[in-house]
Amino acid sequence: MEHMQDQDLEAASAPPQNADRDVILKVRDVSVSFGPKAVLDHLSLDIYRGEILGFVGASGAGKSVLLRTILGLNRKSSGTIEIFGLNTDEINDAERVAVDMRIGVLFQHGALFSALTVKENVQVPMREYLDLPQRLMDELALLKIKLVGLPADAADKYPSELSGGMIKRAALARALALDPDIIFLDEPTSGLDPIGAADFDELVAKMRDTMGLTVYMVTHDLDSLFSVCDRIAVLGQKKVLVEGSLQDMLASEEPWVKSYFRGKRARQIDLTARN
Ligand SMILES: Nc1ncnc2c1ncn2[C@@H]1O[C@H](COP(=O)(O)OP(=O)(O)OP(=O)(O)O)[C@@H](O)[C@H]1O
Repeated sequence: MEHMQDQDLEAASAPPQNADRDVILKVRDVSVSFGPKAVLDHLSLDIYRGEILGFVGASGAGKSVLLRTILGLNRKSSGTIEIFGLNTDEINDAERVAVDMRIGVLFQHGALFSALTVKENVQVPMREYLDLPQRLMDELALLKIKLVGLPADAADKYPSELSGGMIKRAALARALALDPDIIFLDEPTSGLDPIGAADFDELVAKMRDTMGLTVYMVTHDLDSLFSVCDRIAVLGQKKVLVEGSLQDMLASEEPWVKSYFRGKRARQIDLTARN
């Protein structure tokens, strides 16, 4: 201590950034390989309660692999994943079920079961995890359908009868079926027109604000990153290269981050947002 300069003392007494925030998901030193091919190498990442984290990275960088690993669908060769304060390697089956019930997922593809109506799709997690009378499940499903901004008559429609934007909303309704604390969205706005995408982003932001929902959003969508993400993490070279606010991304000199966030398309979006 004696050797510390004034600025060292200041740094030592200042709380680390985000120290007072509740970490809902803690990924530490996670490595994943497929055969000889390493996809993630000692990757670490925190997600705080009530934030929308945008997760970006080049195509093939491993964003979906990380998501699947967090969800326990891929095997990791090292590292730990803590969710809601529980180490996923140490929990028993009952705890795993309890954790799964607090997580909602919207996968990039295969969003809905095509042979089921929207209402039946939303009820899939309820049937899997709860034992409720049909009437109550119908009421709950209709509430979720309304929550995501779908008209009540969408409930009895099949996915093939819906637009792309409505399918995403219906899939979101299913992800929210059990009132999760955190939802994982894998490229939720891909395939939507810009207005549909902006509406979807607005809906997600509203859920963060009204329900305190935590959102982990894998995305390539610069509009989403500029408009609704509270924090951004960039995957590259098998780990999180940079993480922070949009301002941090815009200030980063890391070459991929720089070309992504300060490239021609990003500049146009930034200008539009400022105007
Ligand atoms: N089950 C698997 N077996 C072997 N290799 C896999 C498997 N799953 C993913 N990979 C490889 O891991 C790498 C990362 O894939 P991933 O789908 O996570 O990329 P991504 O960042 O999500 O890309 P995109 O933005 O295009 O969706 C790719 O090279 C992919 O081929």
